[in-house]
Amino acid sequence: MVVRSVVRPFVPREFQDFLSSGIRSFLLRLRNEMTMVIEPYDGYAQNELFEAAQVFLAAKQSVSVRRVRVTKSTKESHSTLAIIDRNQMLADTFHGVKLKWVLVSRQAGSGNPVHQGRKSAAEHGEQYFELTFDKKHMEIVDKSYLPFVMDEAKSIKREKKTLKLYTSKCIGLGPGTWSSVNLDHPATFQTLAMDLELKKKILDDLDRFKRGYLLYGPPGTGKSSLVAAMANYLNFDIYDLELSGLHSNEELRRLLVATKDQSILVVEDIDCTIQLQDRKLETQAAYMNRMPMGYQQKDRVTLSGFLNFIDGLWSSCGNERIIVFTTNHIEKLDPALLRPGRMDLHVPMSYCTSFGFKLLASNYLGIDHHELFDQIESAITTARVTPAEVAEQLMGCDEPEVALRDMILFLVNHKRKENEEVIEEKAGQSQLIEANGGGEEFEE
Ligand SMILES: Nc1ncnc2c1ncn2[C@@H]1O[C@H](COP(=O)(O)OP(=O)(O)OP(=O)(O)O)[C@@H](O)[C@H]1O
Repeated sequence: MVVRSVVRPFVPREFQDFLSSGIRSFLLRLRNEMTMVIEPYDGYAQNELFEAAQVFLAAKQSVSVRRVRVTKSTKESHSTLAIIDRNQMLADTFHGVKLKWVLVSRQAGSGNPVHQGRKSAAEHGEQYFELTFDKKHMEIVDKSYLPFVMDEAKSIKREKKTLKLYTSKCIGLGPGTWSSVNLDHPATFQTLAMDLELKKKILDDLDRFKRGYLLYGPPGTGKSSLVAAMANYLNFDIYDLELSGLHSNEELRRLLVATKDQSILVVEDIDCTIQLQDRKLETQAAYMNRMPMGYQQKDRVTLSGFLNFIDGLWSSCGNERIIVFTTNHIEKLDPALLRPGRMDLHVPMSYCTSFGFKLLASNYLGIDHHELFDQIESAITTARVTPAEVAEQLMGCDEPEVALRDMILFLVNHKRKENEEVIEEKAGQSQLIEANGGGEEFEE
């Protein structure tokens, strides 16, 4: 600290960091101390201990810390003191053992020799933790303190409910990397408009840690909302895997290896991932090349490669992973995905029912009864409107009477359009029959 304050005005920041880290290690050698380095990544996999330390230390206020980072997510009502800032020291004691944490920061490419030749903090984000203690306490730190930090971080996270949404569409971060934002989706099982029995079945399955879910139904029926509700219920992060953005099975493998426990891996619109559809081509190519299925086409992700990795991920990662596929067209899916045992639960997401409407009215207007409800409920059972469309109508106005009258108008117009479409379709069909020389031939 003394050296730092003396040299600070004269010496560039990078050199100050280098000096202080050198002095620190020199002092350690004198004092018989030991330092553990905790980097954010282990190769391509995230180091869970690094994230746990961030959460754990953020919750530990200490008078010895003079600079903290302050953050606030939209979900939180007030700002929170985040992790200790770079090169600050935080002292902790565990069963009488004195420990010192420092978040060390380097400029990108500064090339500390300790980290050369492997994937390290230098390539990933330039920060890592140093945990220093007396050598003789190595065992207690390794066997008791670090597990304690992990457990504490888990329960702090559970309390704070700041979940993460990881996405694989990360332009600029290089292939096979996730980037994350806080998950602030408000959906819960209480606010979801869907069949009550189905809801209960999903909740039971989640409690028993069933692992694979296939959500199918038209756009706007709540597939993404259900995934968010699952994450909020389990307190799990979400990994949104964009398969069509990947170039190889190797890239896919790297992404899957980097996912953490207590997470939901989501592959949205799986029917639209063109490469996955053509299984026949894949079989043919495997045969021609005499290569094992799933590995013969290096420049794209293959269905069998994908399924192999998913099966491997499940078998090696215990019960704290859930995989969700969503599709608007279940009929287009490859049978390999629908095979019994592959997905534990197939969840149909449907157009809005009268029960769904009442729940949405309660969510958005805060009412459970209204004289216009009967009229709307009977209209909604025959109109094919999605919960998203109903939600949009109800959000349009805070005044229940106005919102419900608008809703009736919307349903009437919707029904009229639907009828017109049916008439047009029938007209098109009869023209086709005529063009083909009459109904009988068409029948054949
Ligand atoms: N079942 C539902 N219950 C409550 N709200 C819903 C439901 N379905 C849709 N919504 C509302 O509509 C919005 C859009 O729905 P969502 O994105 O979940 O549908 P989706 O089926 O995933 O659509 P897509 O297939 O286009 O991705 C949600 O943010 C939510 O406000």
